Order: sequence, then structure tokens, then C-alpha cells
Amino acid sequence: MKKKDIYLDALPLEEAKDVFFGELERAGIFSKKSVEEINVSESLGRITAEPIFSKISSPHYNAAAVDGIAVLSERTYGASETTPIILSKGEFEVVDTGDPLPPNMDSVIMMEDVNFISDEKVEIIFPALPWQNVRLIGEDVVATELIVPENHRLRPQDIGAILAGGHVNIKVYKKPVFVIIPTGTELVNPGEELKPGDIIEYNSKVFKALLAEWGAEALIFEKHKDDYYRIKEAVEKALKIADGVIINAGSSAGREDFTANIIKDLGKLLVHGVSIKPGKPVILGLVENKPVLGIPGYPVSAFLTMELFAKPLVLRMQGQSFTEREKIRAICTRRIVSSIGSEEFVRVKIGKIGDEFVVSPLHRGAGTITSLVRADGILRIPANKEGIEAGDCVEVELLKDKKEIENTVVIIGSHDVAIDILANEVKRRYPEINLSSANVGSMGGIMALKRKEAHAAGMHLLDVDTGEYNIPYIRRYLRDEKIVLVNLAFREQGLIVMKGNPKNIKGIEDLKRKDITFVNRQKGAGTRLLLDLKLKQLNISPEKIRGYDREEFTHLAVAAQVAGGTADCGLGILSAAKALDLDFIPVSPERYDLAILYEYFEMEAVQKVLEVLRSVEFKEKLKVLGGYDTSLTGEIIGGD
Ligand SMILES: Nc1nc2c(c(=O)[nH]1)N[C@H]1C(S)=C(S)[C@@H](COP(=O)(O)OP(=O)(O)OC[C@H]3O[C@@H](n4cnc5c(N)ncnc54)[C@H](O)[C@@H]3O)O[C@H]1N2
Ligand code: MOO
Repeated sequence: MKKKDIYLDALPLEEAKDVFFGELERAGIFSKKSVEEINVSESLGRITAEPIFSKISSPHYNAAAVDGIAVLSERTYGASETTPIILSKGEFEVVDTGDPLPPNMDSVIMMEDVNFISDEKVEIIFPALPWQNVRLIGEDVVATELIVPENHRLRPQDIGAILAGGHVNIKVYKKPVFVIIPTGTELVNPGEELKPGDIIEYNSKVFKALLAEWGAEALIFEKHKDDYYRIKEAVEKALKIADGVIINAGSSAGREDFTANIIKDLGKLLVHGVSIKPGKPVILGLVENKPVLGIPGYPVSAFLTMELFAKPLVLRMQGQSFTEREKIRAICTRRIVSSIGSEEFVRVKIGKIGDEFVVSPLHRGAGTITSLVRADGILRIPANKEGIEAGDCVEVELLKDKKEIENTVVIIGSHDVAIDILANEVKRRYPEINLSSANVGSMGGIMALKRKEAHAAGMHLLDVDTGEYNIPYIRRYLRDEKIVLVNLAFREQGLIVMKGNPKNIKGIEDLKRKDITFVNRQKGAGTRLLLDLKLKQLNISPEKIRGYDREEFTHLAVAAQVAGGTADCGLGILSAAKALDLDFIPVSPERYDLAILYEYFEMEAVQKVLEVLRSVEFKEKLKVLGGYDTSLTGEIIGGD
């Protein structure tokens, strides 16, 4: 195995781009575009390599534009209701839309305005103007006229116009071809059985789809184990058939990260390491006058560096310019810390609450591809800033249509699988409406409503003194807000335990046992309050419980700890236990409500969400999930 040198720069993004694109420009990458001739009907999305002039005029003859009779307009002058004109056969000819105009006639009268006396004779009561209801030669396009210029990305309507102009084949630029080489000994193909340490190889499929979106063609090579010589061989093979090569993973400083050395040994290593996060270890090089990119393995880093470097590359190779995404200004709901020295790209959820856009950061891990699925936008934190404060106004690049964001009902608070089911039902019934939910616990939801960061909050807050759910908290913390409280469902809370309950846990009283490790929910979570109430009732002090201080943020995260064997049990809902095939010991039913800010209650999207909430289909889906009582689902519990 070849020894490697480890060195990683931290070039600012713009500088890295200048180095890379400057070198590619000098190498003539953007000026040598190859051309191919293709059939017009297959040209969607392709880029014209020459201006396309019409070969013929369209229409190429004078054509009737309506069904009626063709006449010589002169013969109709003076016609009126009191002085109708009778035309005989030869003076008129019946024509259909699209028929050529007969010789010596210059006008068409619509059938509705013609009184047929016989097959031979018609009566008209209006004069016809010359060329009325006639599509003249070249009305659409005149021979020699320009239909689309060179360097134009072809759209469906262009295809029609080019065919109408008499073309069958046209010259377009060849699509740039990229070879993608996934590397990593841990990779397995989708669908293969997973052993610990195995990672499903999907980055290459994401790259192929991105490249297709940008107009390039992609060939995926079989994944390669981390082996210097094998990967090098694959790169050499790729260079023979492609215009550019993308090597995925092996970009950083690990024992088996070879990409940078391979590029250095084969050609010119231009950049290794850019001060962006995620995406820092990106590698940019030139081998045999072709761009070779080393894209980091972490899926988010990979996606982002593809967008930052491969997208402008692919577009410029086709002579296309790069258009930036739409940006909006929004209020940041939470503090986001960022390290000085790297420009950070934070995936965010965006909601429109009243007149204001608000953004909340999503999971920041570079391995979370789902954060890109959930993201509505990307917030860039410059390298010289330590972060963003809650309440700051920020600029965000949109990953979605603004309209889609405006049609989104934002629910922040405690998480429940029922909210996901509701979101899905809403989308199924009303494709134009979205329901977005963020998980910050019940108290977090209350605070979000107070700060007007959500339309509604999901909560299950038990008041220990009165035994009442939610209302006492709303009265206490949302005194100045008008709220409508709607029931989502009653749900069973219980202890989530390992399959088969090997430690024979029977209830809350067992939590004080020395052989049991618990996993708790975060402070402010309704489930935590329920636990504290139960502990109080049973006179158990929290210090007696091993793991009381270990906090997770969702029911599923608690279940995952139990499934992973790092805890024996945790308090949560049945659906979370079922999702991970665990056992469940019921402890207590609880009421889970949606608190809706009254000012948004009448919003059309909110009303549609409530309609879905009350639907039989939604309730049925909860029943199938198990652990829910829907007897009050959708009903208004209270409001003030
Ligand atoms: N000592 C250091 N360690 C790391 C550094 C560093 O600077 N010094 N940088 C970190 C950063 S930042 C990133 S990003 C990653 C980049 O890692 P590599 O490009 O070398 O990639 P791997 O380590 O092989 O993989 C990372 C991760 O991504 C998964 N992966 C890889 N390929 C695929 C694929 N085709 N489909 C799906 N997932 C894939 C892989 O299994 C790993 O989980 O390095 C840090 N470390
Ligand atoms: O650059 Mo890495 O991509 O931060 O995780």
C-alpha cells in the first residue's frame, strides 16, 4: 500500500473557485465544446450549437383560420340586414379551419354568420374585410427568421417551433460526460444485507441525478475499496472516456484517504481543503486537461460541494451561466453558533408566520441526508462570524418555491408520530398545502407561540396540582395570546423496554432498581413532567434512578437507546416502541393537544389541516398505529 502525505489547506471558498476555474479556463476546458446532430423531438433540455433559422414559412400557404365560406371581400361590400347580398356557387367556397384559401379569394366568413339558402346560394348580412379570418403565409414564422439563438437550452415550445420551421435534425452541444467513482471498503449496494460497519452506497446516485439536472451525463463505476492502486487505475480508465471525473470519499486525512495523492501523482492537485463547513476536505485537480474532483464522503458535504464546484463547472462546460437561487430575508428563531474561520452552510426550515419569514436550523451533522430533504433553505454564516443570535434578520437561499413555503402550516413543540401521519394526510388530500413540524418539546412549543414562530404548538403538559393538561400552562405562559386548543388524540405513555422484557420491568417503581439504566427526556418535555409526577406519587427521588440525567429529545430517540442496548428502558409512546420492535409497559394515558394562535385559526391552510384532523381516514390511521384514543380528536377543548 502506498504511503500518503497528509496536508489540508483552508482556502476561502471564492479563492478556491478562482484557482480551480482559472486553471480550467487556461486549459481551454470551456472553449472546446463538441457538437452532435440529434433529432429535434429528442432535444429537450439540450443546448443549441448554432442559431436555428426557419427553413420555411409557417403557415406556408394562406389558410382559413375558422370554419366558414371563403369569399372575395369586394363582393360583400354593402351587405346589411336590410340589404343582404346573395352569393352564388363560384362566388363562395365552403372551407374548414386550416384549409388553403382558394385562388381569387381573400377572406373567410364564419359559418355562424352565413345563411344557407341552398347548396348553391348563401345570404350574408355583413361585409367581409380583406384577409379577415385568414392566417397569412408566415404569420407564425417567416423563412430565414431566427427561431432560437445559439447557446439556448431547448424547451418544449422550442421543439414545436423548430419542427414548424422545417427542421428534422439540429446541432447541439454534446453533453459533458462524467465518471463517478464511489470509494470506501465499507460501502454496500442498495438492497444488500447490512452488517455493522456497512454503509449503503447512495452518493453516486445523488451525483448522477444532480448531473442530469445540470445537463451532463454520468457513468457510475463499480465502487472501489480503499486501495491506492485500484482507485488510481479506475481514474485512468475514467479519463479515457469522460470529460471529467468525480471521486467520492477518501478526501480527508484518514489512513485510507488516497484521492488527493492520486490526483497529485497523475496530474495537478489544485486545491485540497476549503474553509467551508460542511465540505472542508474537497479536492480539485486537473489531470490530462480534464477536471478531477474529490468530493467528501459525508452525504451533506458531498451534496454541497457538488453544488458549489461541480454545478458551475458542468454549466460552464455547456456555455451556460450560473443563476443564483432566490433569496429571502427572515428572522432566525434560535441562536446558531459557528466557528470562526469557516463559512458555514446551515440547512434551515422556513415558515411564514403572519407577514414574517422565520427560520430554524435543522440537524447540522454532515451525515444527515434527511436534513437536506427537510430543508427549505440554506443559511450561510460567513467565516468571520461566530454565529447568529435568535431574533437576528438573516438572508436565506431558498431550496423550494416561495409559494410552497407560504402555504405551510408550522407546528412547533412536542413531537408525536401522529403529527407525521397528519402531515402525510394533509399532503395527500391537499397537495398545495404542507405541514412542517419541529421538535422542541411542549414548553419549547409554548415559547415558540409566544415569539410568533409557529402557527400552532403540539403539547402534552400535565399540571401536577390540578391534573389538568395544557390549559394551566397556556394560562400561565401565554396570557397575552388568544389560543384555540384542539385535541390531537389521547395516547398511551409507557415504559419502552427491550423485546421480551429481559429485566422484567413492571412499572415506574422498578426504575429505582440498581440493575436498571433509564434514559430520560429533556427538561420541558411533557413526558418528563409525567415521569416527575409519577415519581412524586410513588415517593421516588430522581437521584435514585440511574440515567435520570441522560436526555433525549424524541420518543424515537429514547426507543433507539433501548434498542441499541445503552438503556434498559425509557418513558415514551407505544408507536415509538413498535417502530423499533420493542416491548411496552403502559403507565398512563395522556392528552396531546394542538394550541393554535387564534390570529391564524381562520387561515385557509390551518382550516384544511383541521378538516383532515377530523377525518375518518386520519383517525383510522392512528388506530392502526396503536396506542391512541381518538374520541376527542379534532374537537376544540378550549380557547381564550
Ligand atoms: N482527522 C480528520 N478526520 C476527518 C477530517 C479531517 O480534516 N481530519 N475531515 C472530516 C470531514 S469534514 C469530512 S467531510 C470527512 C470526509 O471524509 P472522506 O471524504 O474521507 O470520506 P470517508 O471518510 O470515506 O466517508 C465519510 C462518511 O461518508 C460515508 N460515505 C462515503 N461514501 C459514501 C457513499 N458513496 N454513499 C453514502 N455514504 C458514503 C462514509 O461511509 C462515512 O460515513 O472526514 C472527516 N474526518
Ligand atoms: O466538511 Mo465535513 O464535510 O464538515 O463534515
